[in-house]
Amino acid sequence: MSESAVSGFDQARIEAAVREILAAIGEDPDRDGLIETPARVARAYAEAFAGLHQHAGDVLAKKFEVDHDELVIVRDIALYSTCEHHLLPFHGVAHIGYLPSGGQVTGLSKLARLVDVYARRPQVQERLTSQIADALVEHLSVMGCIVVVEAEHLCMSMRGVRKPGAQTITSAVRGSLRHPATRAEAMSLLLGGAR
Ligand SMILES: Nc1nc2c(ncn2[C@@H]2O[C@H](COP(=O)(O)OP(=O)(O)OP(=O)(O)O)[C@@H](O)[C@H]2O)c(=O)[nH]1
Ligand SMILES: [Zn+2]
Repeated sequence: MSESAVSGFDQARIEAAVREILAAIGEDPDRDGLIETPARVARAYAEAFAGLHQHAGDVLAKKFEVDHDELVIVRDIALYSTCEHHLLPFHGVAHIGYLPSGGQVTGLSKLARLVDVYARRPQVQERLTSQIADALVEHLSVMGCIVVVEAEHLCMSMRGVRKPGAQTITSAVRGSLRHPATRAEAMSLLLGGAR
C-alpha cells in the first residue's frame, strides 16, 4: 500500500480507476491529450475531497475572548461540493450566523474553513448544512446558530432533469435561535435584510 493510501487517499488507485473509466467510455487513455488526465483528476480529487481528512474541531480550536453576545453573521461564503449521488459538483453560497457563548468567538475565516471541511466530501446539501451547524454547537459552544446553504446542483443542470438555474436552499437552526422571533430576525439578516 502506498503512503498516500495509509493516510486515506490513494493517488495511484484513483489514476488507475480514471484510466479505466476513459477506456470504458470508448476513449483511448493513451492518446496525447489524455495521457496526463488520470494524474490530474487524482490531484483534483485530492482537493475536492480533502475535507474527509480534516476535522472541524481543529478548525475551531482557536478562540478569542470578545465581549459580544449578539449575532455574528458571515454571509455569501462561496462553496463547492460534490453530490454523492452522481459525483458532480454543486456550488453556491453558505450563510452562517451564531450567538457567541461566554464571550468566546472564532476567527471569521474559520467559519469559511468550516464550510470547506464539510463541502469537500461526497455530500448531500442537507447533511452539509446540518454538519456545519452541529460543529458550531459542539466545538464553539454557541448559544445558537443558523446555517443556510443556497446551491445549484450540476446533476440537475447538465444532465437528468436538465433545469439549469434551480437553486436548492437548506437551513439548519440550533439552540436559542430556534425561537420563532430570533430565528426570523437571523434569517432576515442572513438572507439580505441588511443589504
Ligand atoms: N436531497 C438531495 N438530493 C440530491 C442532492 N444532490 C442530488 N440529489 C438528488 O439525488 C437524486 C438521485 O435520484 P436517483 O433516482 O437515485 O438517480 P437518477 O436516476 O440519476 O435521478 P435523476 O437526477 O432524476 O435523473 C436525484 O433526484 C438528485 O436530484 C442533495 O444534495 N440532496
Ligand atoms: Zn447528483
